[in-house]
Amino acid sequence: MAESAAARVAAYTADAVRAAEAPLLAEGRPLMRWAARALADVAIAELRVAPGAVLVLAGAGDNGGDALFAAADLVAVADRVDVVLVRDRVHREALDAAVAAGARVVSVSEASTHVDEYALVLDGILGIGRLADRRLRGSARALVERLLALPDRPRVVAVDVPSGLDPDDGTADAIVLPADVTVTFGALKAGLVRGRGPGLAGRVHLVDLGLEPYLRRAHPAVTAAIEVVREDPRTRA
Ligand SMILES: NC(=O)C1=CN([C@@H]2O[C@H](COP(=O)(O)OP(=O)(O)OC[C@H]3O[C@@H](n4cnc5c(N)ncnc54)[C@H](O)[C@@H]3O)[C@@H](O)[C@H]2O)[C@@H](O)CC1
Ligand SMILES: [K+]
Repeated sequence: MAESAAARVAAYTADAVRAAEAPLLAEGRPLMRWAARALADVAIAELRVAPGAVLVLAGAGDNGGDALFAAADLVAVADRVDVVLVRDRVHREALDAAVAAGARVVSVSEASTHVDEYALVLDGILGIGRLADRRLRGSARALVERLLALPDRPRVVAVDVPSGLDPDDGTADAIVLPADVTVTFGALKAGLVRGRGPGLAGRVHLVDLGLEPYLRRAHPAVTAAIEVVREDPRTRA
């Protein structure tokens, strides 16, 4: 269920969101499953507008995990779902779920060659993971450069934040894939409403994971008057 709200929305730092997630994860709340379900719903809505093949860019951490779990749900509605592992590590359980559902793991070079064949890209390279340097590197950078160079790009759904955007201050270097839609989990990230965030995020969907009551009590927020569509995956079975 999603209703749009143009009121002022509170945005938080990555550290605040991580602090808010921790107790719920400790209680065993299925945050990643909820996140991936909402992400898949938004991606499916995009596919209905622009049907075709999906390219999933999966990073080494849980951001890639979200994208891969969501990819499993896209197999039924996409012409095909290709997964590129941009790093040597991957969220194992999520990759297994995507492959079991019929997604195909392709090499970076294969994806790079066929990059103009995709209707939709899921940008799950990098999320709010704590990193000194968020600039995309290696295969991730090469693939994003190829996508940026396309005369008409596929639709892009960013997982949590556009990869390479700093989730706190909204700084980013040139090699970041602008998103048509950003599906952000738990709370609006400050970096989405600062610096280059607004220009890179596209439409923002906020996935309610039950973090906000805690965040409101415990963490300072910046407020932003942006349109946010709220998703609540927790209400479904
Ligand atoms: N922890 C939770 O409860 C939840 C986490 N979620 C997801 O978890 C994400 C955070 O996951 P992580 O903390 O694993 O971190 P990320 O998945 O944001 O990425 C960190 C990983 O990227 C790799 N990396 C480092 N530098 C890189 C570079 N320059 N280019 C590309 N990759 C690089 C590192 O190996 C590191 O493991 C969130 O953005 C969100 O998508 C959501 O599922 C909501 C619930
Ligand atoms: K991302």
